[in-house]
Amino acid sequence: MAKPVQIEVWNPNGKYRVVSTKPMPGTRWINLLIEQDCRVEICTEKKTILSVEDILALIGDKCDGVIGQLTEDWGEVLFSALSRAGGKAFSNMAVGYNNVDVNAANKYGVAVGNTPGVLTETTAELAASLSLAAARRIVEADEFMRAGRYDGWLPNLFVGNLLKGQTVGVIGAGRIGSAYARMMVEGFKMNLIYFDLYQSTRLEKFVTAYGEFLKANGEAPVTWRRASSMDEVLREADVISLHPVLDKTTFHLVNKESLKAMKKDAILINCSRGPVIDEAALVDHLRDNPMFRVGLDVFEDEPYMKPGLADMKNAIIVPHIASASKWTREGMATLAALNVLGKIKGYPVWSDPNRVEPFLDENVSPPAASPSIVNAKALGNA
Ligand SMILES: NC(=O)c1ccc[n+]([C@@H]2O[C@H](COP(=O)([O-])OP(=O)(O)OC[C@H]3O[C@@H](n4cnc5c(N)ncnc54)[C@H](O)[C@@H]3O)[C@@H](O)[C@H]2O)c1
Ligand SMILES: O=C(O)[C@H](O)CO
Repeated sequence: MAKPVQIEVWNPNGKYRVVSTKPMPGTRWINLLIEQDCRVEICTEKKTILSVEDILALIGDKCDGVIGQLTEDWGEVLFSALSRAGGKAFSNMAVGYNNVDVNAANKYGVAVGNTPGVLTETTAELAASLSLAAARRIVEADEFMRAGRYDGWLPNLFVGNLLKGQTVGVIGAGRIGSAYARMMVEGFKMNLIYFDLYQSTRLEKFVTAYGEFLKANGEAPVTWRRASSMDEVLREADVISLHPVLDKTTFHLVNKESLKAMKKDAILINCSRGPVIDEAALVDHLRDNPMFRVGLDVFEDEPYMKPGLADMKNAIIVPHIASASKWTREGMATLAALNVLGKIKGYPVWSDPNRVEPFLDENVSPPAASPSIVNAKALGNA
């Protein structure tokens, strides 16, 4: 028997019961649900990561849809329970959905939503921040100041890397990888090398046009190259940022061998998912190569870190905050709520999950559609 969990209820007499496993930023998402006759139940349990049992208790006997989080294990057990409770939809409040067994959702006819686009620039900005912080050793220098160890300017104090003219490598040049690449190329005049399964024509055109602009102004042009293998990027880039999805093909994409292939003083950034890097191998590499630096937003066994990582001066570590700007987090909540609402109301799925802006304008009603349903095709409603 599932144990009860603490909840906050909005619009108790609403016809459709929608559960959110966490309080989410803003109130627009709640209002949009209430306006369409939903009773909204928000789990207010203090513990950060809810277990499958906690979520079963939240789903209960009647539930039309759930908004959940990337920390939760959405598989056979939860989708069968949601389907038994009459549920039609689940949405992650995240673009990544490696915590969701989409096949299980398909089996029970439950739509799975995610929140692309609204977090692209925010996440890329954090990757750029980590790149700069690593290149200029900002965290080490900050700790040094706070420890009262600064006793005057020195020629060799916290010497780092100049980014201008160096090569930025992007693995996974999708929405976020491309946005990050543009920031580093335009902001710091870095050359680009990227690896992706698909060609990123828009990104290539952008770098070409910017290179021409620089040339016309008498500056050295920036360049781009699409690598034919990930190894090419690892060997050639000075700063490498990881932005692929996490799946079987990207698990431990960066491991002992790939770390060895990188320059001794390279910078590695990960704002994708922790298991894309073999974190234990990374700790060894950081220990053996003090000039190598890393900026990590995500970890292999979140919320834990592999032993030794926290002691590494050449690692900058932040707690999975890449999408944490107010506008983005409120937008993610809105998209997740509208994914669920759209399925409940029988709306169609939005035609292009890369263009979700119409759902985010607070001054107009959102389109009558689910912004992004990843298994729409499998469920026969693409
Ligand atoms: N740290 C955070 O808070 C945070 C925030 C947002 C997204 N993310 C992660 O970032 C990922 C990417 O998000 P996005 O919106 O850019 O997705 P996207 O689908 O636009 O981009 C992912 C890219 O990875 C590429 N790819 C897939 N397999 C690959 C492989 N084996 N080698 C190289 N490239 C490969 C795809 O072709 C695609 O271009 C998400 O899936 C999520 O896990 C993390
Ligand atoms: O996948 C995602 O969206 C992130 O990890 C959280 O923003």
